[in-house]
Amino acid sequence: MPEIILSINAGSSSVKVSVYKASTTDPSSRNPVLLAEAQIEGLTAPPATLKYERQKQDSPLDSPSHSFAGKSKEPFKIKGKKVGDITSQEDAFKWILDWLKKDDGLPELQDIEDIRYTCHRVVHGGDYPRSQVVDEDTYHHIETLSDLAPLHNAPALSIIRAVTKHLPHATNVAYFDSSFHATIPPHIHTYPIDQEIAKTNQLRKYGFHGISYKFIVNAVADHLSKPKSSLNIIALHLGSGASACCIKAGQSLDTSMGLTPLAGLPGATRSGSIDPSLVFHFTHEAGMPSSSSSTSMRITRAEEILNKQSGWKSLTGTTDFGEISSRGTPECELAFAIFVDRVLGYVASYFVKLGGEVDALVFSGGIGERGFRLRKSVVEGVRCLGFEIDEKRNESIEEGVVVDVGKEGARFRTLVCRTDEQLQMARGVLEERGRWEEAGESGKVGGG
Ligand SMILES: Nc1ncnc2c1ncn2[C@@H]1O[C@H](COP(=O)(O)OP(=O)(O)O)[C@@H](O)[C@H]1O
Ligand SMILES: CC(=O)OP(=O)(O)O
Ligand SMILES: [Mg+2]
Repeated sequence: MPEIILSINAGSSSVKVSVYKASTTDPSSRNPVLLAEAQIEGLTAPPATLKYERQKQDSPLDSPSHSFAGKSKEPFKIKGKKVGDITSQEDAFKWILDWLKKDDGLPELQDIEDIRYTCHRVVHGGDYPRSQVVDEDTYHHIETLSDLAPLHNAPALSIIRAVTKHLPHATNVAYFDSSFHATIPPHIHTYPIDQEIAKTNQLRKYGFHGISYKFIVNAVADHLSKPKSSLNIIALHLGSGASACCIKAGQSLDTSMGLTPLAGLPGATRSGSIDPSLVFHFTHEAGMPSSSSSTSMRITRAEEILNKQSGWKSLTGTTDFGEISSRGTPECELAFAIFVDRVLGYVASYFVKLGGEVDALVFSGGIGERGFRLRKSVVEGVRCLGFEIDEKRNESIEEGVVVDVGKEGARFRTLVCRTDEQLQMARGVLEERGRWEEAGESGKVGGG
């Protein structure tokens, strides 16, 4: 029986699920075989839509083709299919699970008991330095961190609960966005506030998008044929949530997000960094509980406004940065210019932190990978540092995981990395499963 891994990435505006099987020809291989990828995007800009891609099957199927989605042995692609009124990550996951089970072209999923592992991207993992098999304790610990990642942790937990209900045989493993940043030194992760209170309440910079940054480090090191241990890059993960990361010798030295994913760059509905006193001038109710607080997640009006009612949405009415880049209205041009300005601030700061020894500036995430106008503006903004864009390469980027978009002969390279958080997690499963199996960890939760 094939061992199936479902890799689930609950972002703030999307849910991406990749289906893998462990290699049957080489059981020791750490590279899982991709079977299909499903993504529901636009959760914050309805109607949500499906993108689905099934790979060509590598072995003939026994049953005759009766797939609802094309001939079963053939690869299959669909994009932009409206999926109705889906606005939560949990509903998006359930919809995708149902879709996958119904796809006759995916015989590996006909028997859901073959789904051996489900890995989950959990944004805030507090002090967890590595992935965890989710049992009752881990589940509740992640829940206590929900207030610190109000757009993410609770949705990820709702998916873990759904897996426990619908796929009771699977082992749930949590991969944390924050773990990659465990290497940030104290003078960078410490906030200049009362240290006793900071320690008691664990108030420090954690940083996020770490699963993506780990993938980027591996992929860029491969692309540049450099060992990870000597790789210095400035990486930008620009999606609905956006962050920058200063990576020295393959490790996180600094990142723009902080105690929560609100700090740093603006995002689809997030303000990014602002003067902390601003919110008390915005509303007198800043400290009151928000109406979206629940027993498992308590947030204030201030957090609600800055996380969910700010960013591109508040400036332009849309959260789609593709539209913002092309619409041409004064509001969209202002939003675009704000983003470029804030990104430039981090690139310049990290360039200095790396002492100018930079292997590449790397763009990734939905906007970083698809937003050619943004890449052009950012790279032109740091031309004085030695980065130059190749307009042709930038406008129609080549196939591949890592692609050069910088001008030949420029002092520093500019790359686009098609990041893949799901693949990073699935590789982790193949690397670590021996350890869990030895420890007899079951990954079953009652669901809180
Ligand atoms: N052609 C495009 N140009 C610029 N931005 C785009 C384009 N297409 C999509 N995007 C942006 O990418 C974002 C999604 O990025 P992604 O990293 O997938 O988000 P998430 O944070 O949900 O994981 C969308 O919100 C949209 O703003
Ligand atoms: C941490 C974060 O903001 O993630 P995303 O961009 O997927 O919402
Ligand atoms: Mg994301």
